[in-house]
Amino acid sequence: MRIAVLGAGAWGTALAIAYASDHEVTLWARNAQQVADMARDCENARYLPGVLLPASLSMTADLPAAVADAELLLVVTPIAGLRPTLKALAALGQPLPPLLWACKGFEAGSSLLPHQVVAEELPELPACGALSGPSFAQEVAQGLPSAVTLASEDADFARRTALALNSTRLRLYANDDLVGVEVGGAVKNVMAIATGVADGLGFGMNARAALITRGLAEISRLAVALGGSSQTMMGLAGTGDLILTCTGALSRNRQVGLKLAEGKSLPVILEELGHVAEGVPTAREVLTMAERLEVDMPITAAVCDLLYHGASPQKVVEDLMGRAPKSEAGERLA
Ligand SMILES: NC(=O)C1=CN([C@@H]2O[C@H](COP(=O)(O)OP(=O)(O)OC[C@H]3O[C@@H](n4cnc5c(N)ncnc54)[C@H](O)[C@@H]3O)[C@@H](O)[C@H]2O)C=CC1
Ligand SMILES: O=C(CO)COP(=O)(O)O
Repeated sequence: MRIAVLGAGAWGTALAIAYASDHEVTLWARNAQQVADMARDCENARYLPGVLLPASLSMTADLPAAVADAELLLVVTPIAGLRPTLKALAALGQPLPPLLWACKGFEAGSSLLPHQVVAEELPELPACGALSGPSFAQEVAQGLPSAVTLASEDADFARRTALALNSTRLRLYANDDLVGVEVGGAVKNVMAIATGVADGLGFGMNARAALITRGLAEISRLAVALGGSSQTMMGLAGTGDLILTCTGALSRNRQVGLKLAEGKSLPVILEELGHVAEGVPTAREVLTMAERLEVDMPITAAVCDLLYHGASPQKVVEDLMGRAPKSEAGERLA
């Protein structure tokens, strides 16, 4: 298949490398200098250092050229880049092939999930869906075994495309619960920040397991309120990605939490990271949605207090632990 990967950060580059062995792949970056550097060095030194770009991978900063013959578009910008990229595609004024996105989050300001942004900007697409699940870019780029979910409301498209993209290194599972898959991918990043804070403060393994489990309960409640299935939360895009991101040292969101626990300020942390940490803008949108839908999300609220209201990590933990006792299903005990 001819695939255009749009966005050449860590994840776009890793997916382009992964698919280049079985498909004709073009990697598009908006920055022409970055493309020239990658072509010269055979490496994406800024976003995915140390991994060789295969000779079969085409690279360009020319969007019309990248899209011209493509049979599948894969948008892999951060969520903040999704709408601008879709607008640029719409401006080409030509029929487009099916499109997948791999960004994880709620759009800042609108609180929309990626599929809602896609529906607004490219309503004429023949088919579309999300790629999500536990998949650190560095590991996928090295060809280590990974499994992810390809979700679309068009179940037939999800199955056909998962079949076409499946490989022995990057296994794909089809799913028709697009909302559940997107909510899982978005909110696990907020939980990874919380877990990083708890680990950074030395709260121990019990606290980590409690955060992950109660985090999953929050994610499930929101997913169901938005029309997703709680079953999806037991899969790769739910529990799978939550465990990976909350515990894996490669997670940028977890690193944000660890650095917050060291007492660093958010601007300094983001500057040091040099990559997107989607949980930071998404936490606020998740809380907005939770309040709108009357879904109880105390860990998300705590992360927002930390990130945006100057609360200390110690105070946030005290507040979380001091809440009224509840049943595991969420009813107050008194
Ligand atoms: N890195 C990873 O392991 C994984 C990342 N993701 C998701 O993929 C998305 C992208 O993440 P990364 O590639 O890791 O981020 P990154 O921080 O490594 O790179 C971001 C890239 O997007 C580009 N970009 C930003 N705004 C853009 C725009 N308007 N148009 C075109 N390009 C734009 C930047 O120039 C940069 O190349 C995020 O939503 C992330 O949550 C999903 C799975 C794994
Ligand atoms: O989504 C990811 C792994 O599935 C990457 O997580 P981070 O953005 O926290 O690095």
